[in-house]
Amino acid sequence: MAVIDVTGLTKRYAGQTVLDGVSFSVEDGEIFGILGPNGTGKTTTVECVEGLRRPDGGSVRVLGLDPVRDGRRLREVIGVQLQHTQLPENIKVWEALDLYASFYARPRDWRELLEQWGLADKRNARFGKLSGGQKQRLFIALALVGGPKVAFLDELTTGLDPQARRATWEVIKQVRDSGVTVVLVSHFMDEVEELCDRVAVFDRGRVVAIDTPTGLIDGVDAEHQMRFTLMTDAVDPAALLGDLPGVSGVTRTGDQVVVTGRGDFATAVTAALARHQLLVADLRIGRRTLDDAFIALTGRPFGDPS
Ligand SMILES: Nc1ncnc2c1ncn2[C@@H]1O[C@H](COP(=O)(O)OP(=O)(O)OP(=O)(O)O)[C@@H](O)[C@H]1O
Repeated sequence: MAVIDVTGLTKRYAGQTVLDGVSFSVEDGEIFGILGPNGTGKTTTVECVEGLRRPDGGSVRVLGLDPVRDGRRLREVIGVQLQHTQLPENIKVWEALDLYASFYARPRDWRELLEQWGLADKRNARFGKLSGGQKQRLFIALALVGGPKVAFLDELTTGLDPQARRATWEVIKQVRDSGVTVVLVSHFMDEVEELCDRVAVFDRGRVVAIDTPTGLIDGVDAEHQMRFTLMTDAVDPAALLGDLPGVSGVTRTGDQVVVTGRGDFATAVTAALARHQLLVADLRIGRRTLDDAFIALTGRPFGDPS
């Protein structure tokens, strides 16, 4: 069942088109990623879905509600972690949760959330004294205190160190596993690849693809490389491997061989090596990533605004 349906969404700022016919739907219980470089309309889209901005055209439904017409009812069933959520430095953790809980008719017990998000011993700590990871966990707890069916998390791990990012990812998986649908706005490829069940890739105010991260990567016919150490000088790897299906180049430097190709060329290469009983070591196959998918979809690297 779709909990969010967006069809043909358009938005202009001062005559400039920022969203140009954006369509996607989010299924119940998934982590749905909204991925794109800066300025491609991700936040604007999510704010239209949350009822914080009025679209110029198209249709948005969240749990059957129209965010513009039914804003009040919508806010009871969604949880929003704003991009630049700021709390007063001096507010205590429990006070922030208590305050946010007061916005809802049927809030969750925030004491439970403190336990759940590992903040119980920080209950009386002031916001300004929390670490980056603790602040993010508090923001997630605040987004969940109303007991939402859908949580919107925007640029959640910006500025966190690798360990705190990983910890935050685990927390987001727990949110999904507790039955809350999660919409995750991100411009981090690794985050989206790790967390999202499906992803909408945004570029210049449009959705250029929607798929699972693996589906997006598998759809790319980009060249990639395999490297290995060849344990013999008796064969010429270019002669042996150069004509195999998908292989576009073979270079040898000393005992190091690099084979470049497309599709499933690596299987053909390893089969040929085995057939000729050639011993290789340190075999590495370059993994295609969402970066490759983005280049294939848009014709330019992620983050290149040109
Ligand atoms: N209130 C506004 N008035 C005018 N232009 C705006 C406004 N808000 C956003 N924009 C412009 O709309 C475009 C899309 O912005 P938006 O914040 O939706 O992109 P984004 O993909 O979320 O980017 P980021 O990752 O940097 O948050 C940008 O060019 C931005 O400058």
